[in-house]
Amino acid sequence: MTFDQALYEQIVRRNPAEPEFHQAVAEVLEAIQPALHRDPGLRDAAMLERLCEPERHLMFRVVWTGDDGRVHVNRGYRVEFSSALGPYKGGLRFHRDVTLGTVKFLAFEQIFKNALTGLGLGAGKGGSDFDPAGRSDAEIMRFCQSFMTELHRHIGPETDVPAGDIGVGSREIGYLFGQYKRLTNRYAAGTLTGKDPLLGGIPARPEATGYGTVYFLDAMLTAGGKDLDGRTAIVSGSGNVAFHAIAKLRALGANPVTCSDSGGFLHDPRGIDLDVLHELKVARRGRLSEYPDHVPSARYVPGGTPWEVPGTVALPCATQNELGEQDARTLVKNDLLAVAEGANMPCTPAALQVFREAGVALGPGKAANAGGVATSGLEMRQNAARERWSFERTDQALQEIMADIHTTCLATAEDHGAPGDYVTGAAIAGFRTVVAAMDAGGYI
Ligand SMILES: NC(=O)c1ccc[n+]([C@@H]2O[C@H](COP(=O)([O-])OP(=O)(O)OC[C@H]3O[C@@H](n4cnc5c(N)ncnc54)[C@H](O)[C@@H]3O)[C@@H](O)[C@H]2O)c1
Repeated sequence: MTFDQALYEQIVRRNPAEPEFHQAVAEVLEAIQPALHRDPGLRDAAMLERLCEPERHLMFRVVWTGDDGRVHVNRGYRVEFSSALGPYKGGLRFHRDVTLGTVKFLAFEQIFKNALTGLGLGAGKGGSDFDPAGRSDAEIMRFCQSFMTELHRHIGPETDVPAGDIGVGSREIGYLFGQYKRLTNRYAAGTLTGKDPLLGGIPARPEATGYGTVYFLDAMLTAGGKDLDGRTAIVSGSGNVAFHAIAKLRALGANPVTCSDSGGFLHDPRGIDLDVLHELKVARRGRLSEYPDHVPSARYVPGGTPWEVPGTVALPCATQNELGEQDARTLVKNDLLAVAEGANMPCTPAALQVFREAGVALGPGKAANAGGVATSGLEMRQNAARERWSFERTDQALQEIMADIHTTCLATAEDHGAPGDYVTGAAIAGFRTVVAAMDAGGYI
């Protein structure tokens, strides 16, 4: 390995059985090497050790009752990783595979992403191994209320501000917020973001991550003298991020032909029909496999991933490590120009290496999907000022933030001898911002 081997080994030893966290740390330690070479003082005062050690881990039991009267026990997590730049900020994930390591890797990524937004946001992430699939509204509500019964002690507008992630959308945020209000007797709207506008949510927050990913992709293509118009886009996932990425791709003239869920992928050569996708996945919370019943030209491939379908831009928007080395080789063989990571850490290290060697423009999640948390930052601002923003105002601010992040990544990469390398640019820009604040705040 080309980076701080001893530090990395120490982190692996102290955080056993957390491979995703190890992977996220390794990626950052490698990407920031040019900054550490140029300015060895960045290591002073155990800066890297402090950066990689969460300020606080919370783990708690969540007991809830099913509609059939059975009692269930899940585990809740919140990792409050860094408050160097502001209150801890990051989403909650409800998925059966969630472990402490998952939450820790996501919270670690959030440090650099949130720094890039320039909005004064610290970093955290949380969730549970609760599986929402097939659960009734009433069960989801009871679970959320039980989860918040513990979590409410640790959060607040100036402390820690959760939002959504996989399995947590505005319905869950509403139930969580309602319980927070009941327990604290305070209408502190800025405690959670991603709320329904009826509860003080900002318009365009559901759209923000997907739209922002496409704005970032568009900026990368423009920087390379190309554009999105007429391009075939390969998208994975069919949740919040994927849906809105597909919508924005269509609006900007691209043709998104795939999406996926945990059971397989869908290929619609005429372009994904947003109305059908919305009806299946949002309105009915159903399965993607039913899409060809409505659009006969489409096919659903059980067990597959969409990366075998030819296209010139790829947007992995489902989950971590969903795009491996062989997938990357197939995409490159099919003349891929650019990848924008809507999901967090969707490409394996081997896939990243393939893209790097092939000269594919790669927008890392820390930058490309930062539009979601940035818009959450705007929601906090809206709540603090007791304002109501319009959709247009929010979307305009999102576009400006994504353009700024793109410019910062490019300029930082260039300045550190890695022109066009967004992975290096994003990591170093985020790192320098958070390290400067940690330095100013003393040894804590
Ligand atoms: N929601 C946000 O604002 C936000 C912000 C930044 C990053 N992200 C990241 O984007 C990704 C998607 O989040 P989302 O908010 O759209 O969640 P979501 O719950 O709305 O959708 C998740 C999607 O991923 C698919 N999926 C889940 N597990 C899978 C698996 N093992 N294999 C294949 N597909 C799988 C689901 O079928 C679904 O289509 C995650 O990596 C999340 O961390 C989300």
